[in-house]
Parts: sequence; structure tokens; C-alpha cells
Amino acid sequence: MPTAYKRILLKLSGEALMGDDAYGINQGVVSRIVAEVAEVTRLGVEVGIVIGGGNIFRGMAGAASGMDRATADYMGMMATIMNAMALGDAMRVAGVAARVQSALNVEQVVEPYIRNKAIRYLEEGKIVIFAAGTGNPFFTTDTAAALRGTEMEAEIVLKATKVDGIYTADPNKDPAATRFSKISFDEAISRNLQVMDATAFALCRDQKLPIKVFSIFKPGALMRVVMGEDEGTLVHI
Ligand SMILES: Nc1ncnc2c1ncn2[C@@H]1O[C@H](COP(=O)(O)OP(=O)(O)OP(=O)(O)O)[C@@H](O)[C@H]1O
Ligand SMILES: O=c1ccn([C@@H]2O[C@H](COP(=O)(O)O)[C@@H](O)[C@H]2O)c(=O)[nH]1
Repeated sequence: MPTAYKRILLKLSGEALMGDDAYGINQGVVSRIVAEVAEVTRLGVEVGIVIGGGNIFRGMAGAASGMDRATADYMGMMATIMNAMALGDAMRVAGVAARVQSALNVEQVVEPYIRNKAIRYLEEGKIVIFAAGTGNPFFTTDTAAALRGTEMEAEIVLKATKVDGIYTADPNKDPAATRFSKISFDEAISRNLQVMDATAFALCRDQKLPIKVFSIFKPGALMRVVMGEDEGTLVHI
């Protein structure tokens, strides 16, 4: 069976990397994610990854506690670099070819984001892990996923998160919330659904780049999404 997509941009939740731990990176979780991504690349799918930072630092929390927002956001972006390095190293251990590129310059540690080089890596079958979000404060890694997905000419952004799709309300707060199997960008934005920020939704809508939201905790879900099976919630034009 052919895959539904040739090139995908996978947004991995930072918070999901904690597993059952209180913070940080759970190696068991990271190894399982690496195995699932590797399985997809073996089918010939080109994979770019944007990783979040919520397991280490979230800028809004810093700002809420009195820290300058931009400073807090730069700390958040640096947290995503740590996650990207951990993921890249787990890929190396698993024998999976991967490169980390950062939107903030930390050249002694990882290479800078260079669009053409990233595309070449993807064409060579290497996974590219995009670190440091967009490189700008006041944004999120969801928006970075929309941006890199557009730049890489991916066919879809896959948001792998802690819930199994988009609900009428946050399912962690409202047990009566029901899941959409698909929803338009306009409806997701007008309903102000907080699963993804409005900037990310708007960029994907304008670039006609669909999004699929699914659970990172559900084994095999990534493969099912890549095979075009019914999984999670599709956000469409
Ligand atoms: N309408 C909704 N449908 C689904 N989830 C929602 C909704 N509204 C809010 N959420 C919340 O959004 C969360 C996912 O977004 P969040 O930004 O917290 O995580 P992430 O982007 O996957 O992770 P990170 O920011 O750590 O990288 C879910 O865990 C859920 O609690
Ligand atoms: O483009 C970006 C991306 C991220 N940030 C900051 O990093 C943290 C962590 O990212 P999450 O998307 O929440 O996982 C975020 O809260 C921002 O503080 C950023 O400033 N710019």
C-alpha cells in the first residue's frame, strides 16, 4: 500500500517527552517515538520534525511570574534545542540518520537552519529536526511547524500531542467535549480552539497546508496517519 504522503512535518509535543516524569526527557518515551518515526521513513516518507519545549520551559509561565516575556521566550527556544539534541542523539543510537538545525545560532552545538540544506537532507532520506522554533519570541513551536512545513513544501503538518484529536473544548477540562474527525481552518479559528495557536492555523490555512492532530501516546497512530487511515482530527481548507 502506498503512503498518503511523501513529505511530512511532524510537530512533537515537548510535554509528551516527559512521559510519567515530573519534567525533562524520559528516555523510554523518546526511544519509542524514534522507533515509530523510523518505521515511517523506511516506507520512503521524508520527515521533518519540530519539537516543543513545554517539558522544560514555557515562556508564558516565565512571563506570568514576572520575567520579561521576550527573555522567557528565548529560554523556551533554548529548551527546544535541548529536546532536539536529545531526540537527535536517540536517533543516532537507533541507527537512524538525522540532522538538527537551529533557528538560533549555537553553532558549536548544532548547525544553523539553512532551508536548502534541510531540503537536501530530506531528499537524502535523513530526518531533519528543527530546533529553536521560529527563532523569534512571541511565537510557539506550533507556528514553527506551520512555517517549516511550508518552507519544506511538506504535504501536511502532523501535530503529535497529548490528546487524540481536536475536541469541542479542552477534553482535559470538559469531560463532555466531543472529538471532530475533521474541521475547517475557519471553524477552528472562530471557535478559538486552544489545541493549536491561531497563528499556526492561519499560516497553514493561507498556505493550504492541512494539519492532522493525533495522540503521540497511541502506539501505531503515526503510521496510521501516514497511511491515510482514520486517526485523529484533520484540519482542512
Ligand atoms: N479544543 C481542544 N481540543 C483538544 N485539545 C485541546 C483543546 N483545547 C485545549 N486543548 C489542550 O491542548 C493541549 C495540546 O496543546 P499544547 O500546546 O499544550 O501541547 P503541545 O503543543 O502538544 O506540547 P508542547 O507545547 O509541550 O510542545 C492538549 O493537551 C489539550 O489539553
Ligand atoms: O518560535 C518560537 C517557539 C517557541 N518559543 C518559546 O519556547 C517555548 C516552548 O515552545 P512550545 O511551543 O510552548 O513548546 C514557548 O512557550 C515560547 O516561550 C518562542 O518564543 N518562539
